[in-house]
Amino acid sequence: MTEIKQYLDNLENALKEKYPDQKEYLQAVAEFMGTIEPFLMKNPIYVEKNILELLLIPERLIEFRIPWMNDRGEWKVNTGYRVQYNSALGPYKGGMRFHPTVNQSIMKFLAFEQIFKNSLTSLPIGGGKGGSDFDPKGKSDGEIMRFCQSLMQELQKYIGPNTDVPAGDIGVGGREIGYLFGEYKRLNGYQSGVLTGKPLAYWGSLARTEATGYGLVYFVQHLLNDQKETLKDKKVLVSGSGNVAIYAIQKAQELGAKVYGCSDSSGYVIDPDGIDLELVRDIKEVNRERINVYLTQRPKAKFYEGKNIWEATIAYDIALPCATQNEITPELAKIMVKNGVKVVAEGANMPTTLEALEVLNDNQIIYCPGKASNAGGVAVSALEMAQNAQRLPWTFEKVDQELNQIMKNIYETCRDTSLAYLSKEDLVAGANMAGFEKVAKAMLSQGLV
Ligand SMILES: NC(=O)C1=CN([C@@H]2O[C@H](COP(=O)(O)OP(=O)(O)OC[C@H]3O[C@@H](n4cnc5c(N)ncnc54)[C@H](OP(=O)(O)O)[C@@H]3O)[C@@H](O)[C@H]2O)C=CC1
Ligand SMILES: O=C(O)CCC(=O)C(=O)O
Repeated sequence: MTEIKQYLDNLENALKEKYPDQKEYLQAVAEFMGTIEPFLMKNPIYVEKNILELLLIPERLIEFRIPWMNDRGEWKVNTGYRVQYNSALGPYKGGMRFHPTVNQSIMKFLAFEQIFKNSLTSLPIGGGKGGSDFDPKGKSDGEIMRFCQSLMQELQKYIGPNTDVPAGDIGVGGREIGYLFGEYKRLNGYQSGVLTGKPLAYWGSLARTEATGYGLVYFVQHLLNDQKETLKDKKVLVSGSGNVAIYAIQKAQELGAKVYGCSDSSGYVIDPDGIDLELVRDIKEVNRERINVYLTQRPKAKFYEGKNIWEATIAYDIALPCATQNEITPELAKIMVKNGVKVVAEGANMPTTLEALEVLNDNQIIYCPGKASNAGGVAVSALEMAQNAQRLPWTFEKVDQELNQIMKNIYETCRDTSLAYLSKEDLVAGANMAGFEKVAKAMLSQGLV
């Protein structure tokens, strides 16, 4: 074992001892630490200066109480979080997640990944993430509004256009961002750049809603182009049917792919004629219903209740996991391989377990890690910040073109970095090493802070 490997193992073991129950966080750290050694061998200064140990500890972790009243007049309370992980490259930037599973481990893994993702965009944004264990399902508009207002009463103390700029994630879309923005404005005055993913009426960016899903498909397109292939007639399955999934399906279909399935937390749908996206949007975006409603208008489709879409046995080329973390287990990865999948590109954050990743690697499946392939959302958030600072809106075409170029750059950076350090293509290692390099350089030159 090299000295550097020993150093990395020691750091990881110390975290395991300190946070034995934070399994998602430890998983994200393990994935990163497992790939960074070749970079450190050639750049030992970062080991000498112990940058890794500094990087692993969040600059700040805020946990707070969110009291709110439901429609029956009952008092309720949830826990809120904001993890301000690293500001070497700019203000903390990352979404807010509302989901009952939210806890410190999930917040820390998301914020940790966000550091490298944001670095890969080459835009001036540091890494952060936040959210609450509040479950928005089944809540009225009034309940959502009161909850968001109460959350912002506390969060507003810690954010601002030049300090920390939250956005959406699972359970947080335009409606929630609107309520959060309104409350921030009431307390601090109008500051358009304090949140991104805003509705267009008050300085949201065109194409931000589409950005993560479109960016994911652009990433896959650039990867396929490298192999003299295109998306035309490729068979695709997508997990989830939320923001990222919907716009990934839209762009994939526009580029000629056939998308046969999508899902939500109640099960998955396979449509032999291809997914009717307008119907999915009506069900999920407009009516906030369950995905099985799809069958009422598409009788040839099948719904698999309570099942994970990666259990499906159907031939396809490309898997786009766009739901949540750890949705692809090793057992499911084996099914995917049997189905003939060639590319797995992550729209979600860390949807593949480390063991599932091994299965994909053993079978030479091309794997695009979320911190690279889903970076389009946060990249356009940074473009929204630029538009807000300029006080000038850009056209959809301009934002979309920038997004496509950013995804191309990220793909090529990951590819070329892994070729340089490993003499083979490994997008996970490439993403981690290239993402780390910029952050580490900035940390070193900013001194011990
Ligand atoms: N929004 C963005 O810009 C970005 C999002 N991401 C990541 O993409 C993923 C999806 O986010 P987004 O589309 O914004 O969120 P949404 O809330 O819009 O949609 C989430 C989708 O995933 C499904 N889902 C959530 N949890 C589970 C679960 N435990 N099991 C099965 N299905 C589940 C939801 O089903 P149901 O409706 O039943 O809850 C829904 O279809 C997340 O991992 C997020 O971190 C990454 C980069 C940027
Ligand atoms: O747009 C943003 O700031 C955050 C997007 C996000 O949360 C993510 O990339 O996971």
